[in-house]
Amino acid sequence: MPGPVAAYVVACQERTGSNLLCGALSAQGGLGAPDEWLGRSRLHQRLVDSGTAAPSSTPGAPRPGDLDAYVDAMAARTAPGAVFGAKVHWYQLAAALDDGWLDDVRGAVPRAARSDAVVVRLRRRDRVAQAVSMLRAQATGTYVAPADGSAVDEVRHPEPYWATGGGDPLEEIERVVGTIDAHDARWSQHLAALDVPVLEVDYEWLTADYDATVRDVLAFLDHPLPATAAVPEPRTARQADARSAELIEAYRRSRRS
Ligand SMILES: Nc1ncnc2c1ncn2[C@@H]1O[C@H](COP(=O)(O)OS(=O)(=O)O)[C@@H](OP(=O)(O)O)[C@H]1O
Ligand SMILES: OC[C@H]1O[C@H](O[C@H]2O[C@H](CO)[C@@H](O)[C@H](O)[C@H]2O)[C@H](O)[C@@H](O)[C@@H]1O
Repeated sequence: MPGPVAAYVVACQERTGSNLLCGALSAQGGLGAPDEWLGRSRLHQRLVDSGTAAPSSTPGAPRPGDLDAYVDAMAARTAPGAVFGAKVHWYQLAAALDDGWLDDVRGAVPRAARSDAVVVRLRRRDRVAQAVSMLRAQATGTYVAPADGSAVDEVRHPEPYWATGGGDPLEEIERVVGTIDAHDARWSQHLAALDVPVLEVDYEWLTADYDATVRDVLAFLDHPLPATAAVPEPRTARQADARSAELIEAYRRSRRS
C-alpha cells in the first residue's frame, strides 16, 4: 500500500508548458517550488553555493560530490512540511545518467522520500509547435513571459541547445522535432522500468482547460483543491506569436508538398 505522496517529479521536455504547470503547483503552498534542480546552466553554481560540488565540477560539466546532500540542500529551501518537487527535462536527466551520478529520476528527490515519490509526465502532442517554440525562445532569448507583464532578462546560452541558429528554419524544425521524439521515447523507456505512479498530462489539456487539469494534478499529488477554492491564476502567459504561426504553417506546407 503506497503511503502519501512524499515527493514528485515533473518529467518533461522544454516548451511543454512546464512553467505554467509548475507555477500553479508552487502557488498551491504545500507543494514546494518545482524548479529545474538539475538544470545545466545553474547546476554548478548551486552545487558550489550548497557546498556539495565535486572538486572536478565546472560550469560546463557540473558534478555533485554527494548528490543526496545536494538534493537535501535544495529540499531545505522549500517550506517546512511541503512536499518536495523537481522539474526535470530529459536532457538534464540524460546528462546525469551519462555522468553516472544518478541511477534513475528518483535520484532528483530526497532519499527519504523516494519510495513515496510520484511522477507527473508532461508532454506536448503538437511537436511542430513545440519545436517552433524552442527555436523562438532560443532566437529571442525569452523563455518565459510572466503573466503580470513584468520584464525578464534575456537568456543567451553560450552554445545553442537546439539549433544552430542559421540555415533553413524548416530543416531546423525537422531536426528539433526529431530530438523531441527521441527524448520522449527515452522518457517512456525510463519510466516504464520504474515502479512509480505516473500521471500523464498534455500541454494541450493544460491550455484548453487549465482549471480542470491543475485540479487533476493537485489531486494526484494528494493536495486536492476544494471545489469552492479557485485554481491559482496562471503565472505565465502564452508566448507564441505571428512568427511562430508562420513557421508552423510553412513547415506543415512543406511536408504536404
Ligand atoms: N498561460 C499560458 N497559456 C498558454 N500557453 C502558455 C501559458 N504559459 C506558458 N505557455 C506556453 O508554454 C510554452 C513554454 O513551455 P515551458 O514552460 O515548458 O518552457 S521551458 O521550460 O522554459 O523550456 C510556451 O509555448 P509557445 O507559446 O508555443 O511558445 C509558452 O507560451
Ligand atoms: O533551453 C535550455 C533552457 O533554457 C531555459 O532556461 C534558461 O532560462 C531560464 C529563465 O527563463 C533560466 O532560469 C535558466 O538558467 C536558463 O538556462 C529554459 O527555461 C529551460 O527549461 C531550458 O532547459
